[in-house]
Amino acid sequence: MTRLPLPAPPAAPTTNALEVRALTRTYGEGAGAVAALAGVDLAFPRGTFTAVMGPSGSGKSTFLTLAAGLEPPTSGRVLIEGEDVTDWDEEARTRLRRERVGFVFQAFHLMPYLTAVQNVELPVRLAGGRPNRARVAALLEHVGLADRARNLPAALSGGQQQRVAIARALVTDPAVVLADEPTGALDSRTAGSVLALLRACVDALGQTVVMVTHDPVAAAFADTVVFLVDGRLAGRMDRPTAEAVAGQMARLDELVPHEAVTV
Ligand SMILES: Nc1ncnc2c1ncn2[C@@H]1O[C@H](COP(=O)(O)OP(=O)(O)OP(=O)(O)O)[C@@H](O)[C@H]1O
Repeated sequence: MTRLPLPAPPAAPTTNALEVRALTRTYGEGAGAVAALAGVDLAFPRGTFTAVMGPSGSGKSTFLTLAAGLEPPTSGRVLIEGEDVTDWDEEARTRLRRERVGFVFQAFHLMPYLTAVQNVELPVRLAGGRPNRARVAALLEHVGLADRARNLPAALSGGQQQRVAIARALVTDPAVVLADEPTGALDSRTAGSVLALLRACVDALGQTVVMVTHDPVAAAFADTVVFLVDGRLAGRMDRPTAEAVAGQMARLDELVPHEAVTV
């Protein structure tokens, strides 16, 4: 009797939007080599907001660069929604960045000659698709800019430009939104409303946000803060408050070797 092959079991469902395993990035070689990241393990569950903090040079930007597939790691793995994307070629990584990762930058990075609505549509067009007008309108409504859709960035305040950038980051319904100091160029009141919007993207839309920040007040909007020191994971805090994060950052600074001062 011939046996029919059994269907493959369904892939185990993953709850992690982004996961990095033993992530390592070394720049340079020999005695001058710098380990920007040295074996970092982190998982970012779907529908969560995580802040990544650490002193200058601790590896935060390198982490975002590798998580976004802008560069391959020296070793270790990057998984997006459970799929190992580490060894993807340049073309596949470009597609990954366009379709499955949303970006929010400190300096907004909007196209100055495109209107707000055209900026939000851009990732879909770059991916070769046709923007869904209703979705784009709903996103502009969600970020509070339904009435500014036809404005060019120059006619918008910094906070409004960052709201357009957040709508743009969400338009492809990415697996994860990576935000690099998203409030670094904003005054504290505007920063608060942009952070509340990122929080709402997680709570109301189920998005996953990973945000690099130096600001304990910004970090307190997250569910969890992870701390890096010298390219290694140096701690984690759930349900952070600004005071607790600031206290932890002060202790981290004590761990960082300071360069000898010669007089
Ligand atoms: N392209 C590169 N070539 C050489 N060294 C690099 C490169 N990029 C980063 N580094 C080094 O790797 C380490 C981590 O840098 P990274 O920019 O990731 O830190 P960071 O935590 O983002 O710092 P900051 O808060 O100042 O932006 C630093 O020592 C940095 O000098």
